[in-house]
Amino acid sequence: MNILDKIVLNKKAEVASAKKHISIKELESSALFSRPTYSFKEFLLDPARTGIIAEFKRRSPSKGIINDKVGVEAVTTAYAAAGASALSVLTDTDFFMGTKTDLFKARQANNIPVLRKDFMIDEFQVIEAKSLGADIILLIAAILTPKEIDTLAKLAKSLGLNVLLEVHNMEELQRSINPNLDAIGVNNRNLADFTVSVDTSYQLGEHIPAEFMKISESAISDTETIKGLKQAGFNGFLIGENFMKQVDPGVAMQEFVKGLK
Ligand SMILES: O=P(O)(O)OC[C@@H](O)[C@@H](O)c1c[nH]c2ccccc12
Repeated sequence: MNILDKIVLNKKAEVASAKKHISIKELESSALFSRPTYSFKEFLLDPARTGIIAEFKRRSPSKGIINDKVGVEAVTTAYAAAGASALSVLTDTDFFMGTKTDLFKARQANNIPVLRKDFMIDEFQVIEAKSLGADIILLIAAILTPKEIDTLAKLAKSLGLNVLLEVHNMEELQRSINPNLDAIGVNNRNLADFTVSVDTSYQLGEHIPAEFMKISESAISDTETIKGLKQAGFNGFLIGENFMKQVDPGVAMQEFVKGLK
């Protein structure tokens, strides 16, 4: 069984257990549930920002611990101050050492869009994402049928959430395109075997219809890569490890951004 299958199996059990502890009614009555959300597209296209979606990630299955010494408020506020167009916060605990509280804290501390980075397989998680303060949810084509994508994306849109679809190959892109998506992200990392190549973005990017924001995800570690991707029409750049592996990820992003000008 590959890692993605393991994560999904684990996630099913996690969601089943979460549902026993809190009802959808309770989630819907939380203070954050009824708030207006930030527009992902607006922040990506804002010329005063960088297009970078800066990620708070303590650990990953491919790298092990990346940084478990830094706090989510300090890092995400520094990312926002450095010009992030959005923040990405891992909420998976078992494989990424993230927590739902991390997302809630990032929301409270910032006024730019926040992405709930998790493996969404159930409508419960979408409602929970809104109640925790997310503005954007991630739907991963590799683990969802087109029907599931449609159901989850429609629910997200009905709650005012933005939807980012992640694809890794042409087949996933073609079968998963859906009018309820806001952005399509090409993951340069193959989640099944962890190999990375930014070429994946160039190959798939030209097949993403113009109505969607185009995002390149993973393995971005220099500003030249971003400049090239911008030329190819990409609007957003999801960066985690390159910042998180530094003692001060916020300062690392600040330094990185200087190279974009
Ligand atoms: O740390 P990187 O290589 O900059 O990658 C960030 C982000 O793209 C990556 O964490 C990611 C992309 N898709 C995911 C899905 C689930 C968890 C994590 C991810």
